[in-house]
Amino acid sequence: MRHKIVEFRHVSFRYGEEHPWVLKNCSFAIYENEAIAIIGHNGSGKSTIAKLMNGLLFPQEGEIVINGRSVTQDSIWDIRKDVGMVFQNPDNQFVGTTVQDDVAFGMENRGIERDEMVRRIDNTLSAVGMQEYRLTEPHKLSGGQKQRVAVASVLAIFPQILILDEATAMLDPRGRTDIMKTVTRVQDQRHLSLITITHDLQEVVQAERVIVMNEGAIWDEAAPRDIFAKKAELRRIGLDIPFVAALSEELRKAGIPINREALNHEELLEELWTSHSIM
Ligand SMILES: Nc1ncnc2c1ncn2[C@@H]1O[C@H](COP(=O)(O)OP(=O)(O)OP(=O)(O)O)[C@@H](O)[C@H]1O
Repeated sequence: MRHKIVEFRHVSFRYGEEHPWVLKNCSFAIYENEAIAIIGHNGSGKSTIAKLMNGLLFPQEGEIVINGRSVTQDSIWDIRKDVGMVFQNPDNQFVGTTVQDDVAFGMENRGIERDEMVRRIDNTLSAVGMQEYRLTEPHKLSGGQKQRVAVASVLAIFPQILILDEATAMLDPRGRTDIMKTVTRVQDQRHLSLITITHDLQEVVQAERVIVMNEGAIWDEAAPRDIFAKKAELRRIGLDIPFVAALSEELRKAGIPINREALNHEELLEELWTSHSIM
């Protein structure tokens, strides 16, 4: 049984009494080393969940427990050692004049001693393939490189949980794939829990489990294959489905038997070969 690293217990949240409830009685758990995707229509509460996880916001009702600790005003500095977040716009995340200053910044804030900082800068910049840009000014980097540095800055804190909130949204397809490969590798090496908030369906199908938000409530949580089997319902709550899943649906309608829900081209081809040999 895996260790529970994040737990939302009956959490409700709104941005002030004059505002509507954004989250309504949400309960879910995320486990050690698990890769989770959180999806949902615009405004369904995904980013709010991320901000509640590291004490940028606090719920009016319910409790959030991170690595065994309740998130409160008193615990946020410890919580933030465990939870690293990377946001959509890399330009808003830079504070240093060079890449290495930037990675150092979060560690300085947490009182990590100098020799250890140097080791971690080396280690995390290599992990994201940005070692040779150590002395570069961040504004001279491409969008994808900036996001790698943002990931390195967060990893230098040695978090147990890494949250990517639309972190690849401004990148081209190659940039997205590169960042996700890097992050997945580091996740394996360090046994991190990875929480990806995304509209990118390629990223969603790579998760172990998907949490689907709808109007501030958990609509469903299951493996990507089971989630994307519910095509009509997903469309009804304003969500898209992966191209391969939509194609499988059309093929089925045309009378071609496709039994297993395919999540990528290889799986669909396999299904087609199987059904071809049956026919
Ligand atoms: N600072 C704020 N003050 C008031 N309302 C807010 C604030 N931030 C977000 N909201 C509202 O809370 C709701 C949930 O927003 P949130 O950003 O969590 O949604 P989301 O699912 O991440 O959306 P998106 O996919 O568009 O990023 C929205 O209706 C939004 O307008």
